Amino acid sequence: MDLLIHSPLSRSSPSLSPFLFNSKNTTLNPVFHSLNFDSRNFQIKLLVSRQNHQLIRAQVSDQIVNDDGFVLEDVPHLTNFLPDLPSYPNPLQKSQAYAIVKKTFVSSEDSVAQNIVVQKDTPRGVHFRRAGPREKVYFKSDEVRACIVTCGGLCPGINTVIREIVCGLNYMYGVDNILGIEGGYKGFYSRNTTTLTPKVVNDIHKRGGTFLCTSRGGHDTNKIVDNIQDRGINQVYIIGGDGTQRGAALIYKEVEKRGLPIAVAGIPKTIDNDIAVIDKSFGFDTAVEEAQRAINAAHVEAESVENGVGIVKLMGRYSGFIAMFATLASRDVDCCLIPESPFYLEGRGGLFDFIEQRLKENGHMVIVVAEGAGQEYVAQNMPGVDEKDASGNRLLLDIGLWLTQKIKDHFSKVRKMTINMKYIDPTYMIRAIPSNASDNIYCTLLAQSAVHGAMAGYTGFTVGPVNSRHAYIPIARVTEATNTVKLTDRMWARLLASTNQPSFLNSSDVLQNDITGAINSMNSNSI
Ligand SMILES: Nc1ncnc2c1ncn2[C@@H]1O[C@H](COP(=O)(O)OP(=O)(O)OP(=O)(O)O)[C@@H](O)[C@H]1O
Ligand SMILES: O=P(O)(O)OC[C@H]1O[C@](O)(CO)[C@@H](O)[C@@H]1O
Ligand SMILES: [Mg+2]
Repeated sequence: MDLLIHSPLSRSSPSLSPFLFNSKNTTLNPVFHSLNFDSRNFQIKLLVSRQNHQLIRAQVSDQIVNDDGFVLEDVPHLTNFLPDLPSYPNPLQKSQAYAIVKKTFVSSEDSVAQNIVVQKDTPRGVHFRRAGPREKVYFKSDEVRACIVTCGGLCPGINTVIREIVCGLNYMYGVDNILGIEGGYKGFYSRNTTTLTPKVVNDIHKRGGTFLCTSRGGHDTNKIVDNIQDRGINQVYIIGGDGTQRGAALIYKEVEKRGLPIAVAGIPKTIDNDIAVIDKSFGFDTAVEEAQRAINAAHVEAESVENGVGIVKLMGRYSGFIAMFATLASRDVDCCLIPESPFYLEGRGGLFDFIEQRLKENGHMVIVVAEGAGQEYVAQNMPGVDEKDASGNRLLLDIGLWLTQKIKDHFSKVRKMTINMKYIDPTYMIRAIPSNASDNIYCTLLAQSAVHGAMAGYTGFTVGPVNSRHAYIPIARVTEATNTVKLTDRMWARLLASTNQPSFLNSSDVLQNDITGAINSMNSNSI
């Protein structure tokens, strides 16, 4: 086999081109081989026909594996499919802001470790390319035509990210041609664009929501890329959750297929903190802080009456992070229910028992329930209801109202006890607010990292902090698994220890969760 391989050290972006010999055959057998090159070990995927054992395709993966078990999960670069793309000195060299910075540019050797708790003899493990400005850029500033789009649900801080992309492009790289795509993915082909300048976005970080509006559904890859091409856009910044990032990966793939010099950068956004690999998502801290107001209110109401039971429903479709962290922060919560942890109502060790016990001890109690918790119970009362939103996400049944009613019925009808129920549903209030100070700083770093990455010619990447260091992460790594609360991790144990609530689990449940959790957590960090 005659492979032409670029040295990873020969340019600032060491990711390697896929070598396509024949991609028509569909019955392929992937075989992995290793190749030593420049004292590094690359993985080569050989795709061989099952019928005649002929080599169909050989592909050098974006993983670089060293002898000491160092793995670099690299992101694509425009030169992977446009090897002759010219590069230019980074204008930051002359920037006042970076004039006295010791090391203005991130070295192509810098990487961020996914796991930082290691044992002496274990392999060095998975790393991601460190985010930041590179010595060379692959765009001339006056030739950049960038666009920004926001998709999916709201989240505190979206406007800060928009603002900082615009200001970062303009102040750091002298780019003044930036378009806002309105109304999410479908806005590419159904709405007019808006011109974004530092002046236009100056104040938007003080507002909640998204200055560009958002939507679900409507991702049509071809129509979107046609539109990007027609408008002469060459940098696409896509802010959104897991669904949005999947859409971004498709856009990047289509751009690559058409051989276009367009950088596609994803900025992960999710109030649920359900995106894998990154430490946590922006706006999450703000949402947890806002949730305290609802929990406080529930607590004040519940403790001011006889047998007061306060229930607060918080967001979290499949991941109970908001509920878990809001509970840990508050100290007023007696019980936290999340989608990852099954619970039951009746019998010994059940929720009803626990409520009665806390009412006897304290005269009141507060429950925080994540919206995705106990869906299977609510579904039993509402058979046949299975609605989806425009993006295909299952619409959740209302666990808050269901739980409120069940508790009321149990105490009035079965226990003949009078309880005072106070149900608070602040669902949208915690995500419709502007981001707090620390999220604003986080958003600024995300935006600037995305800008540096796109200017440096990286594409098909998501940016985010991994163990507090910002990194460029292949999009597939953040979409292939959902970040969920691991019941077997210490954080959930900390919560149980803090509330002293029942775990509602027996050992076989824990084992099952361990297996599922282990699969899910292969790519996710726990906070
Ligand atoms: N698998 C997919 N492929 C292409 N596009 C997708 C995919 N999943 C979702 N999208 C598109 O991404 C956009 C946002 O998706 P979605 O509504 O699921 O929100 P999200 O990005 O996951 O954010 P969040 O869940 O935090 O609200 C929608 O326009 C949707 O059409
Ligand atoms: O904005 P919508 O479409 O009502 O969706 C609400 C959902 O979005 C999320 O906030 C995720 O963005 C979930 O927590 C919630 O279930
Ligand atoms: Mg989502």
